[in-house]
Amino acid sequence: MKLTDDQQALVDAEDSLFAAACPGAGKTRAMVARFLKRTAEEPRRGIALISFTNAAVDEVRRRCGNQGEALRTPHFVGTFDTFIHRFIVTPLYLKAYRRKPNYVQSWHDVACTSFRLRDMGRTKNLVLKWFDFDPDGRAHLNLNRVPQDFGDAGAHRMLAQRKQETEVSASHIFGRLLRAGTITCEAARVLATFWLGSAEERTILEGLLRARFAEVIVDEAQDCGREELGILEFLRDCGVRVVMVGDVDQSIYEFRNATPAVVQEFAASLPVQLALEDNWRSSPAIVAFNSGLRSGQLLESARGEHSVVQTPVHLIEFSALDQIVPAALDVAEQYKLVADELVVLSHAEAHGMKAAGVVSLEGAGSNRVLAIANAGCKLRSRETDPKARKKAVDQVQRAILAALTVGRETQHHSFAAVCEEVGVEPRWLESFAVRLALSLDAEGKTRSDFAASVRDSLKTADWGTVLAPASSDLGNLFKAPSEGAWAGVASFGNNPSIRYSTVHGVKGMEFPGVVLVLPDRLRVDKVTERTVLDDWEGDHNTEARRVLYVGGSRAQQLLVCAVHRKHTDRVASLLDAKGVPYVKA
Ligand SMILES: Nc1ncnc2c1ncn2[C@@H]1O[C@H](COP(=O)(O)OP(=O)(O)OP(=O)(O)O)[C@@H](O)[C@H]1O
Repeated sequence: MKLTDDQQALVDAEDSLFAAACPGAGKTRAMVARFLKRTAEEPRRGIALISFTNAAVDEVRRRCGNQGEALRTPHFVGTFDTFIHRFIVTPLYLKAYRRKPNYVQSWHDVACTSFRLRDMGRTKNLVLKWFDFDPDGRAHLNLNRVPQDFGDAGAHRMLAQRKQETEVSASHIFGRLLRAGTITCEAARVLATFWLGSAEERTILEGLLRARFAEVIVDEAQDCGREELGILEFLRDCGVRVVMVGDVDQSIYEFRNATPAVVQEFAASLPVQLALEDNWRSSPAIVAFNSGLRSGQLLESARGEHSVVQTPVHLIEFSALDQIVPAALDVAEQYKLVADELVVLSHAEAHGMKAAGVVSLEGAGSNRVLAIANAGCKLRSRETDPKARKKAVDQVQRAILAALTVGRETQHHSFAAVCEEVGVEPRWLESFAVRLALSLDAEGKTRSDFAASVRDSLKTADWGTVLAPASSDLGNLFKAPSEGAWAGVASFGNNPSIRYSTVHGVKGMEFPGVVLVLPDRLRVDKVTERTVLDDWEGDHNTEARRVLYVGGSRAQQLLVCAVHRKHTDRVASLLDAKGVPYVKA
């Protein structure tokens, strides 16, 4: 397929640039074409193509196909996190601490990042991911990230009052982790920003980066937070060309400090500005829906094979989530689409899950027996995607590690470091976890029978060279789950009739049909006190509104808005006002 003139302009530009691209603009294709051209042109220095997710990186690698040279040093195709680790933090950490840091994905991977204050009463633990950190390591609690189930209204008030106290504890933990060499992606960003603020470290990095890279190309540039933008600014100052491609309306990572306004400001400072306004993915009605939600300046039009599809957006009303799928399948059938071609999307996972008839394990807490029962079902089901599979196996590995580290101080260490400390080979642990989960079937068992069989298996297991856990500890660690949590086990194995995902989980993807769910209780932003519909009506450019835009714009032929009956009138008026062709079922 030939590139369009706009896509070609992105490939050929000879200076730093920002290309604003509408959904389905074919930016991945254009960026890969540029990457291949530039890697062939540059004799000595590297070209970096940076994305935000591993899935996007894999897609780029796949599209580079047989052009293996482009994927070898000095070039780089990887995530922004890997770029920061490899080219910024590792060299400077080595210099400062004389050893290599140990990177972990998130705070969740390190035990001590969940903590309590004195006299907190009946609340859940505080976790580090609710905090932002200054470059000097000072913590700031972001109350918007505290989930509702932290505690009752009193507990939330208490937290707001004791904000400072929580921040002192969080700053301490952060410092201890840093000294232990345990660095999460977030901490790496904080460190990078800190070091970029020092003239001495800047000089060291400048030498390294200037010699290594001629150009960095950033995919999904709207997801850059302040830290990434600081790094790009630094690269530009080092004489490295910066090529950014993105859609500021698809910025849905504000929790990572990615705000469209700061990206726009940086983007505007780049010498070349391009716009890709042809949507090759969607039908005209879906393009109209996108335009009705967009805050930016792009004038999107349908250009691809679906530009001839006349299907309007469908608005369906529900009062219970389980009514959505049957109604959506009915609509889909009118257009000869089958269940496999649809995906149910929601902001919060629970809504899509419930609509698709899947029982959630959330709320099951950290019961280890339940984690093993869940992993068994997930591993046996052919429907489980690799991410869910990994998550389930991870939980079992953690349960086993807990049994192997009773009485040890493992709090400040990552999963990998704990394995090393107790002499467990991570691969062995993984296969042990998989075998354990597969050897036990929860179906038809009572919760106490199943818990007993877990303990028996662990007692009689072949632990190889690893020191087996004491039987006396197993009773404490592997207790039967609560009755309520166990009741959910019965439905673990039920395969949903239709796929579902959060909107965040389908970024960059496309589907013939999308069912976008607006539930009964819409999220109320703690700061603005507005819901997504207030934002849309009042023309406020907020993340909640952009989440709708990203969700809807995944659809190629059919977009069904499944809206709780409380809100259908408002949504209908909005679609009218924005000129979106739609029908209400
Ligand atoms: N020049 C073109 N001619 C025909 N089809 C194209 C062209 N460019 C892209 N496409 C098709 O349009 C669809 C969308 O492309 P792609 O997924 O690269 O978009 P995107 O810009 O990354 O979208 P988003 O930002 O919404 O995730 C793909 O199916 C792709 O094959």
